[in-house]
Amino acid sequence: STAAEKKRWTLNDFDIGKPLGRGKFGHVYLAREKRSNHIVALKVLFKSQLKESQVEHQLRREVEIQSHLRHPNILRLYGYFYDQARWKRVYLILEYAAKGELYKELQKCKYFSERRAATYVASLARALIYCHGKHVIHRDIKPENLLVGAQGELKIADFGWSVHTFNRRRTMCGTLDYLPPEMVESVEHDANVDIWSLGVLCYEFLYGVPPFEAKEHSDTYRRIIQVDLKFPPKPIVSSAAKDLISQMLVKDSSRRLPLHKLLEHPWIVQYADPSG
Ligand SMILES: Cn1ncc2ncnc(NCCc3cnc(NC(=O)Nc4cccc(C(F)(F)F)c4)s3)c21
Repeated sequence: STAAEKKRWTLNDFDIGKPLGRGKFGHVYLAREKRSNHIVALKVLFKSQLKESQVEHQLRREVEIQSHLRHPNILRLYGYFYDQARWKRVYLILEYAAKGELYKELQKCKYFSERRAATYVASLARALIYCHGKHVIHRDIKPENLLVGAQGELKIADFGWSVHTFNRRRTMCGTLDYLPPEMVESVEHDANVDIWSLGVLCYEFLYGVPPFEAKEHSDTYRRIIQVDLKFPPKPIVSSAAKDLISQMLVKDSSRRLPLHKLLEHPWIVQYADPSG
């Protein structure tokens, strides 16, 4: 791990800039580290978030996991610090993603072109192959956790719920929409959960809504368990895209299209921009 991860940081080390976003877990600000002039994002976790014991180990695990991950499509978490002055606040020091949150972009243009969707899916697949190679599963792949870098490249963020595969946890995390059957049924799960979530994401990139969306939680739950996958007539989507999604949203996690096979799928080969 780098010097940044070892140093005891304090709020005085930073000039705070504009707010970047306000998640349910806390606010994020643009910030500049004074000595190096390095631009970062600072996330403040609210005290409501900090059930002392609970969060401390989760934060440590997130920093620990992140300190081993170096990938262009994974947002860096450099470290965190408690701010003694302000009561019980925790600040996360993060890589700054200059083009912000992907879901805002998706809301703005309703859905993405096949080229854009395939390019994003391919870069996410490469990032997940890298994570799985390090026995890390993210478990919370959804638009809210995807940011866009200065060159338009996708960055997976918020490993707050990721785990090393040898200690699988069954706690429910995040919105139901992206959870695969085995997590909704809270049975043992493995890296293939991220393949399911990537399939949900690919569908939402192309149609603007997740595949199992329903008014009631219970209906979403049932649609996921039954893999009730339907492709609307509009917008027009290639059959290659539908074929890929159908090979990822498979109930039996061992039969989902492996990520390295995804990169060879005709839809990805045809539409994904090789630069990523
Ligand atoms: C909006 N935005 N725009 C540009 C930009 N550039 C960078 N970052 C942004 N946003 C922050 C993205 C995050 C990355 N990693 C996170 N990690 C986390 O939030 N972890 C976390 C959560 C809750 C509880 C716990 C704890 F304590 F329990 F462990 C840990 S959040 C940006």
